[in-house]
Amino acid sequence: MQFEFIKDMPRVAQQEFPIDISFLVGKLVFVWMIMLYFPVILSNLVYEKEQKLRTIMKMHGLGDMAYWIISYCYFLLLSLLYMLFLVSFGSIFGIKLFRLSDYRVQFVVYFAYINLQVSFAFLMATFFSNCRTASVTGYLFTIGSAYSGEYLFRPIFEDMSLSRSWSTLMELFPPFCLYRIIYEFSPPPSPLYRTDFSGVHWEDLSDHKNGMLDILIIMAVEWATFLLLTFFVDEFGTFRNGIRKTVSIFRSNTDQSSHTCQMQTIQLEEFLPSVETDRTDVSRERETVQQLLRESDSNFSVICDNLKKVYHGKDGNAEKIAVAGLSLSVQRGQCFGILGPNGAGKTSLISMLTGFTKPTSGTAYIDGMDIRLDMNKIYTGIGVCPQFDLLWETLTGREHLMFYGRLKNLRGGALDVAVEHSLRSVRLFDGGIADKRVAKYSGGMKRRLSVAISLIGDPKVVYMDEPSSGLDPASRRALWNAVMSAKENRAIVLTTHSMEEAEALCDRIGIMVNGSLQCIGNSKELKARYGGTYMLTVTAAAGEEAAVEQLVRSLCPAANGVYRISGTQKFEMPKQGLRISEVFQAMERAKSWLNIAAWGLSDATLEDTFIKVASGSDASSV
Ligand SMILES: Nc1ncnc2c1ncn2[C@@H]1O[C@H](COP(=O)(O)OP(=O)(O)OP(=O)(O)O)[C@@H](O)[C@H]1O
Repeated sequence: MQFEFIKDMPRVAQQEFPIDISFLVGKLVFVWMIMLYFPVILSNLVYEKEQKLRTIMKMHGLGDMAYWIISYCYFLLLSLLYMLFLVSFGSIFGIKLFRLSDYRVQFVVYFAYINLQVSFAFLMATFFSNCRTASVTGYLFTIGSAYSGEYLFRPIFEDMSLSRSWSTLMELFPPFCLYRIIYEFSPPPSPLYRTDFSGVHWEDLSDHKNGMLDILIIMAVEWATFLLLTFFVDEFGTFRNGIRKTVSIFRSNTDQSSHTCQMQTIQLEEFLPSVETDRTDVSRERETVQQLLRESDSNFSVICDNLKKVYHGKDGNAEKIAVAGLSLSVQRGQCFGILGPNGAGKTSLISMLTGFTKPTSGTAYIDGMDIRLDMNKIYTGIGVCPQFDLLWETLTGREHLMFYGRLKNLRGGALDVAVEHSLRSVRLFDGGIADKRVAKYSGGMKRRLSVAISLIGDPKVVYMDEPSSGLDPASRRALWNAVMSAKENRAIVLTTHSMEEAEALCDRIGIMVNGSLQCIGNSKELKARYGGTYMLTVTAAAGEEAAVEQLVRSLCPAANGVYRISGTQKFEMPKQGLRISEVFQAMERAKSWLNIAAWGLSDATLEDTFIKVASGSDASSV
């Protein structure tokens, strides 16, 4: 395409031409000023991704399309206000760049450019995962682009000997479009070249000499292309946003996916610990799940069917089976506690159930919906309190709850009531805490807010990953009360390291070790099944440990040592055949000659059961 092209120089001289700020500071500065909003949008988008805020929003029901539309409108509105501010102040202060051209033309051209800038930032954001890197890159890009406009692009499009196609090609780079706009709106480059230039007017838009029409077309085409590319990368890119995509491959090719699952199942069977078949309670749970899969029962909100997660080994490391074929069912109105040592696979299980990672094989049904196919629908009915607080530092606690409440379709008075109730239930209401920015919250306050977020809007299934970690005793009690009253009409799946919490909150408990359930039942059942013992704790002077052990074995030959820590020893003694009075007498007599500082006899606790189950299965899996 060959364009006739006008340079500044040939413009006809005017009578007077006072030196203008836009001439003094140059076009470069105006390009910077307008592009300044680009790194801001970019870093904001990447921040939401890096902090997994988008993930948590999605888990609370904010669909992809809604997220993109809201974010787009938000950044477009801010960019528009910023441009209005620039043009208004520029005009008031007499800057000819803003004053000479028709405001309607300026509106159309700047509006098109800021749309392009927002869509370009959206596309760029898909390639970054670190906010700081994105921000630095964004600013360097802004500065570099303006300089390139001045020293690379300008000489080319001012060179009459070069074909116009070269500059058109360069205008495909969005900052050069902006440079060209500023160039065309600006008075001539030097007051020495006095011209009759009076800005760009409505009728000039179709004049090929100023290239405005071409730029508008380029910007419109690029805007649509960038948005489409963003959608494509976001939808089909590999888990960039921390959210597994339930891509249509699952829908359209279910047979193939189930075939793949079967293949993986066969390979994984080799890894399943052999103790699995010995655990009658776990086997019974597996049968219940099979029964529920055959005859559905709406009372069961969560059904995990042989769920497996294998992390593939990287950098020469072996693959890791985090969850090894877990079958589990949780009824509505029930709180199910998952206990397990570090690395047992609790978080991996929750991550699969919340769509954060993809199961290697097997699946789970949440209120009848398959996590492989219907995650977007599932998100509308679940609440999540992740292991790490995913909050906006700049918003208040109340604003967080208002936002998530709206996502859960609460409106008006009902929303206000729910938010206040929620804040009170986690002790974040009094003293104006609710209206403080989250940046000023302590770790415990953030945790309580995360729990409140997971419960707002009446979700039918709630996942809580170590909800009370880092809380002081009073806050923990308040949180437990909130969870207790919340579980009435919903299923709660909770992971914890606190036995006290598991006993206080959970109707059923599963102990998980090495990715598989070792036992399942309520705390009384577990203590009775795996307990059936007394626990004897003795603290004696240093060096007397062997003598104490001998004494205990004389009282109960079947006694087992649980641990020995600097003079304190714990023994497990089968109840059968043991006479408590004899133990009392023997320990009192031994107090003086064995230097026993303290001793105690108690029923086995859940913690004892946990230690026994965890260490037993560790041993069996070695
Ligand atoms: N992304 C990953 N890549 C590779 N291995 C992983 C990954 N995430 C977890 N693992 C491994 O999977 C196992 C289970 O981890 P997971 O975080 O699910 O355990 P957990 O029971 O939640 O532990 P904790 O109580 O410490 O939170 C661990 O051995 C862990 O190292």
